[in-house]
Amino acid sequence: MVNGRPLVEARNLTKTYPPRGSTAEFHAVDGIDFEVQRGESFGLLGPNGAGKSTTMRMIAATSPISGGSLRVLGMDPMRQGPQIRARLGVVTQDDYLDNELTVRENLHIYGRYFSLPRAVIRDRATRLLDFAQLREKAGDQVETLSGGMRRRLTIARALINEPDILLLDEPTTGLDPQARHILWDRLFRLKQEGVTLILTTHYMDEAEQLCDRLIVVDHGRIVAQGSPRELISRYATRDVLELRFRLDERDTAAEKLRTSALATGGNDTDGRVELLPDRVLVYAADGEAALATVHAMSLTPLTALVRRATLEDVFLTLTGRSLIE
Ligand SMILES: Nc1ncnc2c1ncn2[C@@H]1O[C@H](COP(=O)(O)OP(=O)(O)OP(=O)(O)O)[C@@H](O)[C@H]1O
Repeated sequence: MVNGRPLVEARNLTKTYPPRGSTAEFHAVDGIDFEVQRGESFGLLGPNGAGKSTTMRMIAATSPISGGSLRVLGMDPMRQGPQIRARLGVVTQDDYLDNELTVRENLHIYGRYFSLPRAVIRDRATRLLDFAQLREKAGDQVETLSGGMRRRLTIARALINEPDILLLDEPTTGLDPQARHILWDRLFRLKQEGVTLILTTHYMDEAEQLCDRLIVVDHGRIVAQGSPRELISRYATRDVLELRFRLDERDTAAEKLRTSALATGGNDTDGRVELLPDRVLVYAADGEAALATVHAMSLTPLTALVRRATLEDVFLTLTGRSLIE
């Protein structure tokens, strides 16, 4: 909190882009409200084009807001951009690392950008190289690093000014599963150290792992907000039954499921059937019981899997679309 207030406060925040050619004015962010408290790990989850990066740029005071209000660290990004940027760590989708310099030199240059004394930069760079598990790479040119190492260096660089908030735009996009897990581990550590994180992602597992609270955004609007657990219990059932049918049987099977005893559950979500290109999903409080009902209906799925509901199911329930493209 800044004097008892949240670190970020957005009210009816809007970003419009001017018309281009024959297209009308475009609302990339369309009146959103949210707050981020100190020490929180706050996520913006949504598909490509939802307005997540645009929101991050407004928080980072690198893109002016078009309407509503935004306070960052108690300041106005339109008037106090440099003061805000001095207290933020920003990890954008493009890393802008200097490929020809070494890992350590990249940290030093960034420290000088914040006008930090050389001795402070040296100490912090050493600590951050350890944090990013890049100590052995300190003298290597950046162009020799793997994708995961580059991303860890970018995060280390963003921490050189000991920011009050670390902004991460799609921190693990493009990384392989192992590199993602290493990065999650590092971000989890920052979270435990009490660093306030604001991150965007279109990976529901990432949001579930890292975020205390999140807003689900679609077409520039918030469609839901809460902790991952709250969202799942509000918008999905405990279990999801995933069925794969032969393609020529799939539509008929989905229709039968929709009109079956399964669909008479105690709430709107229980028994809901979603037809995806490769699967039929049945939302059920008790997935095993639902599977028994499917078998009793003489339906013959090629495969059947009972799993716990995830944020992916929340997004599907809210928008009728899958987050995965
Ligand atoms: N400078 C711009 N001029 C016009 N439209 C823009 C501009 N920048 C972004 N947009 C549009 O605004 C919308 C939101 O983009 P934004 O990058 O914020 O989405 P996102 O949720 O971060 O998705 P991604 O993960 O693809 O970055 C998109 O439709 C995008 O094409």
